[in-house]
Amino acid sequence: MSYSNTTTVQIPVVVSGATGKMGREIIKAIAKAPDMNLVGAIGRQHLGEDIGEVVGIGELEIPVTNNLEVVLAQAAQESQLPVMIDVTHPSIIYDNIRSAIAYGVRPVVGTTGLTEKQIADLALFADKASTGCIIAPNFSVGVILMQQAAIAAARYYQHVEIIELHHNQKADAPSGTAIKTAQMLSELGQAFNPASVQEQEHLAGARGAVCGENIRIHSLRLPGLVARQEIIFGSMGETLKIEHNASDRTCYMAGVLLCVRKVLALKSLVYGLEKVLA
Ligand SMILES: NC(=O)C1=CN([C@@H]2O[C@H](COP(=O)(O)OP(=O)(O)OC[C@H]3O[C@@H](n4cnc5c(N)ncnc54)[C@H](OP(=O)(O)O)[C@@H]3O)[C@@H](O)[C@H]2O)C=CC1
Ligand SMILES: O=C(O)C1=N[C@H](C(=O)O)C[C@H](O)C1
Repeated sequence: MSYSNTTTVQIPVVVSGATGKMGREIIKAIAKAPDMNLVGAIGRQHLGEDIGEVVGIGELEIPVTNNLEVVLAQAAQESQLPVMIDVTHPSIIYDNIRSAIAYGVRPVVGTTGLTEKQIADLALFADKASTGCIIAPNFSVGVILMQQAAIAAARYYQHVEIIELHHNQKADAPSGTAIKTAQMLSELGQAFNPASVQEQEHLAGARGAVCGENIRIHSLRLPGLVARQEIIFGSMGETLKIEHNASDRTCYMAGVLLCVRKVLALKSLVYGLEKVLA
């Protein structure tokens, strides 16, 4: 068992995607958290180098490795329940989550791009293993407040569209946050965007992608952006725009740490930070 100076029991944490943009911030946040102990850093760059040196905070005595299975097996030997935070890529996230659960390591997943079917499969897998897992398409509390404001506004509007704007290194479109927002609105059981005219799309994609209850999502990718989302409602003579703007990835860290603490008490998969915000 590992103890900090104040003898707080520490949660062993593995970070997968540790050398990426989110991973680097998460390593810094874990290093500062008194109740967490970094036990593994998975990446493809800087193999063998100390992850603390890589992210510029000094030695942490954890070398970067690309062997997730070995790190999960080691984490499973810790006397406290271990957690894997994953911020990697849509192409590997499904397998990473299954591997973590198989080793009894609790996944906290920021990686977006999982399909509804994959999430449903993973929920079954977590249930069978009685293992907590959190998939949070967005770790920012501000984003959850934006979604809740949209749910409140939807009661008064039939028409809504979503615009999401991200940096041009993003692999998936639309963003996980935009999909989750459209799903949350769709769960209200309301019919959105009744057609008012027979529409013709002269260029494919001009009207965006349709998600859930006929809600359109438009995705922009530009250098200079971090992450922004606008939910725009319209009715006779007015529009209402609810917007969240992430200017720095530190905005996600409070949510990441909260999920690490909350996942330990769960026995199944939850999808969305809002489900664990007390
Ligand atoms: N939930 C949330 O609040 C947030 C979620 N995200 C999501 O987190 C994920 C990561 O975002 P970001 O940090 O910006 O992305 P980056 O590309 O900066 O980092 C991704 C990391 O995963 C690694 N990786 C990518 N593909 C593979 C692969 N096939 N096998 C092994 N490792 C791989 C990368 O390695 P390498 O450097 O070698 O490519 C890198 O270390 C995305 O899905 C993004 O949407 C992002 C921000 C907030
Ligand atoms: O790739 C990103 O950067 C982000 N991805 C998440 C998403 O797809 O919603 C969260 C946030 O928007 C940043």
